[in-house]
Amino acid sequence: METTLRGVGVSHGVAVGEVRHMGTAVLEPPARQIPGADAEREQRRARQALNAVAADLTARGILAGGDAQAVLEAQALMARDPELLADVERRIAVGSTAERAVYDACAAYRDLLLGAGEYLAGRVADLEDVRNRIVARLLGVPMPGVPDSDEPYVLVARDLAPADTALLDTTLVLGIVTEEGGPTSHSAILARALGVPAVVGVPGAAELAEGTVLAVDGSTGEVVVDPSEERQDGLRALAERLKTELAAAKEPGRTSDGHLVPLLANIGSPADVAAAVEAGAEGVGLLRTEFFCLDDGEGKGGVPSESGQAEAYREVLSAFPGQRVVVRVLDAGADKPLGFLTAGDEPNPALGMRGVRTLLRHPEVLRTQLLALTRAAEGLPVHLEVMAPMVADRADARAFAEACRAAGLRASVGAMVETPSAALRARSLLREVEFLSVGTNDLAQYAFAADRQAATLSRLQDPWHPALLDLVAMTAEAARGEGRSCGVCGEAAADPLLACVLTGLGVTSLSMAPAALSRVRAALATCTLAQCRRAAAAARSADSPEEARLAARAVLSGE
Ligand SMILES: C=C(OP(=O)(O)O)C(=O)O
Ligand SMILES: [Mg+2]
Repeated sequence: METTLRGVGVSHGVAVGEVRHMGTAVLEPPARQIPGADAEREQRRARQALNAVAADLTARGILAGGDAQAVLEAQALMARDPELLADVERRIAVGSTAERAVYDACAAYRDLLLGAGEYLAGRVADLEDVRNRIVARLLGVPMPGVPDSDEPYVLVARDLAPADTALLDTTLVLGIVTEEGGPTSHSAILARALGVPAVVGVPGAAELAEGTVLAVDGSTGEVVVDPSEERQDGLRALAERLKTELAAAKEPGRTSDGHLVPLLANIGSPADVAAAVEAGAEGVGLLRTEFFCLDDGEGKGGVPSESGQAEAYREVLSAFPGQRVVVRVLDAGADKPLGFLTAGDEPNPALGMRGVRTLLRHPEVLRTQLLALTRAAEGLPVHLEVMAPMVADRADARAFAEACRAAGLRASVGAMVETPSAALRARSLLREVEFLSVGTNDLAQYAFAADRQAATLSRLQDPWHPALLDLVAMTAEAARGEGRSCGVCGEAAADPLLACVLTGLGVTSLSMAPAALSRVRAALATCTLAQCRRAAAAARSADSPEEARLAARAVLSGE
């Protein structure tokens, strides 16, 4: 008999398939004493394992590209952490085996993260995955991870480690269901990037028996256990139809009555350009540049030279002739720590030195990046736009615009709206910069005082929350009043229904993971601008994200 589990739909589409669980065995090596004479050999083994796992994570990141790369590189940095190695060596020196020392040192590291509060606690799952990999390597057993299957399946896990999600074979993984995780968790972002239907935060998912048939709806968040034959056939047919329709559509984003809403891509490196072009992106709405400053392979990391950056930017810029490419300067800090810029001892990194605040403290880093961008765009017929993350007020916007002028940047200069203060005073930011782009991931985090890394707060990270819609509306209205553009480049833009609502709020472009473009394009094409506006008004008059969704859906489906 059918039963229905409910979670948060984070990556659209439907899938029907059998459960295969992620291999997450926690390997606890026995605690046994080794003779002192073996200590040096064990320390060497431990060092080699830590380095090998770090190198493997970096390599997976390079293969995966984009958002996945930043996440995997952060994990590689954990494996390379000199404090962790020192602790492992200390434990071996007093008689531990290498594997037990790693196990215990990671437990201490974990306690440290948990004790440091929610932000770092969000990284515990990543640390546990790193530990499992190192211990598996030392014990000579297979790495934990994706199940071995020749048949397509629905992947079920407590939570997914980025290292596994990044390289999932999308011809085999029909859908993803996790027991933990919220809408902005790593699993969610990566599932969206892969275009695999996914539902996170499903209580009881980890207990589902292997081989159980599930019907996963990544739009509604419903997971039907043991669906009837009739439902299975209907959903399979729908999945096939959606796939064909979506693959065919490449036109510019517009409502059914012709109101243009350029659909742009969020990318994290030149490696993502092909997917963006393939999906019919009308340009890039967010190039996250943290990628260029990741580890240099020797555990140091740092800003590459002006010419190194210029080369990478040029690769992206030359792929979009005649179109817009919006580059965000480094957003170091909080969820994107960069070792050479981010202090490790901030009590609350999300409210600390991050984004433009960091760059204004390190003007040489900002200047190098701006010079590289100007050099990269030279002679190319591209519309380069450069924006700053985490702008809080007019003074931030002015300081950034001044830095751009001083570097001779030839591009439009903009600000991201990621803090409530920026949304409230959007008009005053536009006295200093030429365009705005709303980062709904951070705007939700700061509007609801809800850490985007904390899975337990997913209710307050929902971009459908009417309070967030109010802030977006306020920003879009200010931009319209000043005759400026106001895009959205947070995850909210990737939700087809919400994309229509954002359009109704007055947002002028939408930027998202390339895999989301076709669905958003198809959704926009089914409604008029007037319907989008009515849906936006209905959503804003609701009192909860759920009500806002239902209200907008009712307007857009003509109920
Ligand atoms: C687009 C955003 O930036 P990031 O997710 O990179 O912080 C955002 O905050 O919405
Ligand atoms: Mg942000």
